[in-house]
Amino acid sequence: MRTEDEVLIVGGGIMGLAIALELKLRGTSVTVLSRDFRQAAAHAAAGMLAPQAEALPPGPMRDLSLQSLEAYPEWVRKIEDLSSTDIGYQACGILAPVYDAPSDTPNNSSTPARRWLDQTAIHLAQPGLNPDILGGWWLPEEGQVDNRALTGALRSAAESVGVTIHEGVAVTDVERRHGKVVGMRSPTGTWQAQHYILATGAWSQALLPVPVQPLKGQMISVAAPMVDAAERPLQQVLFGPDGLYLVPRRDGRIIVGATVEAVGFAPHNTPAGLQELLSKAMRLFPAIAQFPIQECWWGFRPTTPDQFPILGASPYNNLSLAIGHHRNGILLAPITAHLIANLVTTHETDPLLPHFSWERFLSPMVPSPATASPAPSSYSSPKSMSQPSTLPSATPTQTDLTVARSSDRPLIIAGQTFHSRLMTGTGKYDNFEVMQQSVAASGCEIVTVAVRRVQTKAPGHEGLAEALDWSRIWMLPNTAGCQTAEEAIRVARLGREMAKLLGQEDNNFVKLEVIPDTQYLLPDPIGTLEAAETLVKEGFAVLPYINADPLLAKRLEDVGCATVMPLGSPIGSGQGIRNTANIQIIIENAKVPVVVDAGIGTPSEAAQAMEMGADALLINTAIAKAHNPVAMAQAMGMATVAGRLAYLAGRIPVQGNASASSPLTGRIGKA
Ligand SMILES: Cc1cc2nc3c(=O)[nH]c(=O)nc-3n(C[C@H](O)[C@H](O)[C@H](O)COP(=O)(O)OP(=O)(O)OC[C@H]3O[C@@H](n4cnc5c(N)ncnc54)[C@H](O)[C@@H]3O)c2cc1C
Ligand SMILES: CC(=O)[C@@H](O)[C@H](O)COP(=O)(O)O
Repeated sequence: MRTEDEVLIVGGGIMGLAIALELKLRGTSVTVLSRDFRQAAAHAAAGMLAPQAEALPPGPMRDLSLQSLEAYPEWVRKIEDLSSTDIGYQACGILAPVYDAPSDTPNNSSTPARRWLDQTAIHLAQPGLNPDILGGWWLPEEGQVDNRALTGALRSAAESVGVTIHEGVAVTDVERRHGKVVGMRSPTGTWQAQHYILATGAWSQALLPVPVQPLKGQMISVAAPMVDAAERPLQQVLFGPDGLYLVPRRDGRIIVGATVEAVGFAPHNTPAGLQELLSKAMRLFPAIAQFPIQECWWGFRPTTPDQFPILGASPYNNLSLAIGHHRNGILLAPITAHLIANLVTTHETDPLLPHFSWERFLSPMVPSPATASPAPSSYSSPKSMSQPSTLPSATPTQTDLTVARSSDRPLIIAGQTFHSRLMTGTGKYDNFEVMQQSVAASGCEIVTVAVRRVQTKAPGHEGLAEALDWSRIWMLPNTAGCQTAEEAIRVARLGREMAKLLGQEDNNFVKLEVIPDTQYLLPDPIGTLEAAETLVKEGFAVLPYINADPLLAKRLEDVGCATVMPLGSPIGSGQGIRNTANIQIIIENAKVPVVVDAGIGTPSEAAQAMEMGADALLINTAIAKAHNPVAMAQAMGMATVAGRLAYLAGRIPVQGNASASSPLTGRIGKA
């Protein structure tokens, strides 16, 4: 399905609609596809416009927020005029009371404006607060908007100027070719335009591997007594010290928010969530205990690892990103719409935009294949927003790898971002020095370690855990040597402790191996599934080693595994990829990364797996047992990148007949 419009926006929450309106007002034709408006965080939000109350530290994010706050009055006027709707914008100020006196002397001379109110002043400013409140900040420039009214009005305004909005259309895939997006696939067909914008909030990772996770917030509203405006119990937003806020709307509702829960897309209000909200609200403003409850709901904030949005260019030159606005998306809508519309229509990159680039989550450098130092990497921590990193001076090989990798999207496993798609092992090396050099030469960022062998100090494993710099390499503890699900579960727990002891507090990864067969080292599918179910429930990111069985891969994905790791051929056999057809089926159907593991013998086989579309590889024996392991590690690293590039580039179809490379017309001897 081709839209006649120039721009196609996926996601009709506040970002999608705000950008659509802005583009259309600049003369660009726009279509918006949106699955379900009521699931949008924009529908669930409280509508506070609160950069200071949210304690945003000085820096690009605060600058972005203040610019957006400043743009609000004009932006609201435009939307209200176009939609003929009052959207409840109030620059009513926000009061941020505290129970404990601040340690430093509050300083009132600051920009943006804020004023410290002592105990007497704050109780005068807002009668009915908990008597234990000792003072607080008055933030006169902050305020609120009725976010539900706003999004309804944005939609009417956009439609009134000619934006086409298709509600109920869920995009299932971003079709990409040769570094460009060529369409958005949906059950109603593939939608095509010249430029695409992703504004899919907390659901973005279903379409592209961007580090945006849902962060659930539960909310309640109560109805304050209907009295004259001047006598309402709350005149301004209250932003409590424990993150609880009360937002009084003009119609008498008070919005009470919000919990902050990392529970994925778990739906519903819960007793624990509501209790937390109500007890904090009654503590801050006791009168609320008597107001009738009107509504309870929940929503999902789109949250990145540094909690700042991802704005602007993407790895694809005709796709822009406007995602990850976390808890400030209502505030940031006007500035986001302005910056993205500028970028799309004039290719103008505002100086603020680079701070919010997706590239900040990439590893800043690729190791020199020839160096002996452990591989430098940044597997999870984003680069500081205020200190953009520069690439180190590069050898030609480094540059090639860096360019190749940076034109690709990162590999994301269980929310952790990796820039290398090769994982290696630690076993079978002649000595630690060669192992260290090989790991560095491969450029890998993930190294697997056999927990049992390390724990039992098996020959060749004494001191292994200390031999690598785990501040730079992500450890993948594996359950090698376990023959049953029970053993594997026990060893996985030990592995988690091992990672913690070595400084990786947040590492919950486990490579799950349940291998009762000692001759071919083939994994037990039933034991693997059983162990995976238990480990996922215990919060592990499970990477199961399996035979290339597409049905098992799906079952493991369904129980919540972070990847699937089909074997190419038996471990250590060097037989290469012996089950291409099944691996291909797994790749085509998987929604989690597919890591081809075991049996790879040569770089051409590594490249072959990547050309098939595997997301990553795990290679140990072929490197450790090569005549020159360090050189082989480097070759495997390059082959992984080459295979990936080839996959992204798209191979030519295989043809039965030859087709001449030079034109047939104009041949000598022919008329
Ligand atoms: C409880 C809560 C309170 C909040 N309070 C505030 C606040 O007071 N102030 C503030 O500034 N911010 C607040 N926020 C944050 C704000 O709501 C979000 O940052 C903002 O809504 C993000 O806008 P968005 O358009 O990116 O995503 P959303 O508003 O979530 O919209 C995304 C849209 O994309 C659609 N979509 C997703 N995937 C697909 C697909 N594959 N195909 C088609 N459509 C798709 C969804 O159906 C949805 O309609 C709050 C959020 C929550 C959850
Ligand atoms: C180290 C490890 O996890 C291996 O068991 C893995 O399966 C790699 O296999 P190769 O040694 O065949 O590369």
